[in-house]
Formats: sequence, C-alpha cells, structure tokens
Amino acid sequence: MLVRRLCTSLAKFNNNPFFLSRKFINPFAEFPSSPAFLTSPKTLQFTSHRPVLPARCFFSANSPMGDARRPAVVPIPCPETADRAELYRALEASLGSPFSSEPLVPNPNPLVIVISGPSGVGKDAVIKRLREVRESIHFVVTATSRAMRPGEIDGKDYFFVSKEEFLKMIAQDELLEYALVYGDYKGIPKQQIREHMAKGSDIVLRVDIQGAATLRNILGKSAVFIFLVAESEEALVKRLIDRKTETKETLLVRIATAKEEIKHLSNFDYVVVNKEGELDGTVKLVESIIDAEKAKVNQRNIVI
Ligand SMILES: Nc1ncnc2c1ncn2[C@@H]1O[C@H](COP(=O)(O)OP(=O)(O)OP(=O)(O)O)[C@@H](O)[C@H]1O
Repeated sequence: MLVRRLCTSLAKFNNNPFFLSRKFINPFAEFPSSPAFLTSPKTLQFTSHRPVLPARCFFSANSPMGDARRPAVVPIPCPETADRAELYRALEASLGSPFSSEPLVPNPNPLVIVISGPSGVGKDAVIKRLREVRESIHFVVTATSRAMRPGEIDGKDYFFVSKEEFLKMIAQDELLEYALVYGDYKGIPKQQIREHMAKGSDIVLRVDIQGAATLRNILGKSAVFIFLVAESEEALVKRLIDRKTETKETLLVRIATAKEEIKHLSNFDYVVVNKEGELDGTVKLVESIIDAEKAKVNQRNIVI
C-alpha cells in the first residue's frame, strides 16, 4: 500500500511541469522506481507527500543554444559539498562557455567637479583636504594675476602670472573660463584638464560664484556643481577675519558680495555646509557626492 502511494506520488512529481525545470533533467529519473529502491530507508525520507532525496549530482543538459552547439551533459556537483573550483568548472561546462572576468559595466567617466562658494567659506581648505584623501583627483591649478599670499607656492596653489601674460593666454584661447575678480584675473587652463582626464583622473575646479555661472553656461550638465556655504553669515565673517589676509576694504567687499551670492544656489547641483571645526565632515560629504556620481547609470559625459 505504502509502495503504491509512493509510486503514484513520484509519477506525479515526474510529470509535473512545475518540477521539471527547463534547466535540469529530473534527478528522479536516475533512480529506479522499483519497490526495493523506494522502500529503502537509507535512500528515501518523507516530508508530507514530497520525497526528499539524499544530495545527488544534477545533470545539466540544456542550453539556450541550438542543438548543434549544445554542450554535452555535464555532472554538476552539489553546491553544499563541492569543491569551489570543481563546481565553477562544471557550471562553465554546462553553460557552454567560460565565465568572463571582464567588468560587467564600463569604468565610470572621469568627472569635472566645480567647487564654488563665497569668499572665505573654505573652498581652498576643503580641496586641500580632498586631495589628501583621494588620489584619483586632479585639482586644476588656476592661473591668476593676483599677488602671491604668504605661504602660497607658484604652480601648486596658483600659476602666478603677470596681467600681460594673462591677457596673452586669453588671446590664445588657452582658458576654459576666466574672470576679473576684485581687480585680479583668474582663469582655468584647458590643457591641464585634457591631460589629466585622459589619464582617468577626476578634475576639481575651484571658482567663485561668477566663475561657476560662466562654467555652467559652457559645460551645462556635463560637470558637477557644488556650492559650499558656511552655517551662518556670522561664521563666514569670523573665518574671513581670522584668515588675516584681507584689508578693511576687501573685507567689506567680500562680505557684502557673500550676502548676494547665496541667491545663486539654484544654479548648482549640490549644496554642502562647511561647519566650523568640521572640515573632515565637509570633505566626507563631497566624497559621497563624487561616489554617487560615479555610480550613476547615465554618466555625465564631458568634452573640453
Ligand atoms: N570648517 C572649517 N572650520 C574652521 N575653519 C575653516 C573651515 N573651513 C575653512 N576654514 C578656514 O577659513 C579660512 C577661509 O578658508 P579658505 O581660504 O579655504 O576659503 P576660500 O573659500 O578658499 O576663500 P577665497 O575664495 O577668499 O580664497 C581659512 O583660514 C581656513 O583655514
């Protein structure tokens, strides 16, 4: 009686399309459906009406290919007990082609990241730290006609050039963008960007708000625009005072300008608050933005 019920049960199982996956030959086909086999307590256990067989090798015989290219039937060892390399090879053989080690998606495009914000907000400080923690970034050294501040290094902080030299660069179309800021010229050399993008580096540009607006017109959505702000006007003014680089006149101009600049926020993709004493947190947030941009399905594509 028990044997008859089991035979019926197995017969149903064999014919049930739900169990006959396209991928595998029914493993039960390997077992003789003789009463001796079915009644052997070592080979068969019961779980309600579904027989559970001891772990066995499955045989894969299907392939999405036509019959002519169909791979031979390959035994696939049980994943729980199999040697990893053996299982890997069996899966490869059963699917008929080696698994590729090529990346599944192409490398992300190099980014151009424009960092801007009011004077004294911390653009230089953020970029300096960012360069320390992220190797794949090239900070474009801006050319400027302003005088060098104490501690600044030519070619590292800026390319310090005379007004005449700067005007020559403009005439030769060597600058992506330039502006006259507080009486001094500042501009971005194109060649530097091209060279480092060709090496796969991300490019960071540091510009004032006016420069960011110009760059948005030139680059559109192909670059990432980040607006850096202080947590308050008060914090910004204190930062500028503490920097001790400004005269009374330039302090007044910079602070008055900063009040207006916040109105340009909508021109940017991201806003990052650079809170007093939290430079590292600011840099982490900028890094997160870069990482998120790198993970975008539709990458920004820039041509300089
Ligand atoms: N999170 C912060 N907390 C405290 N001080 C900061 C922070 N970020 C920057 N600073 C300091 O504030 C001052 C202004 O920063 P920084 O020179 O980087 O500003 P900036 O935006 O580059 O200014 P500018 O456009 O005038 O060159 C510097 O002395 C800098 O060390």
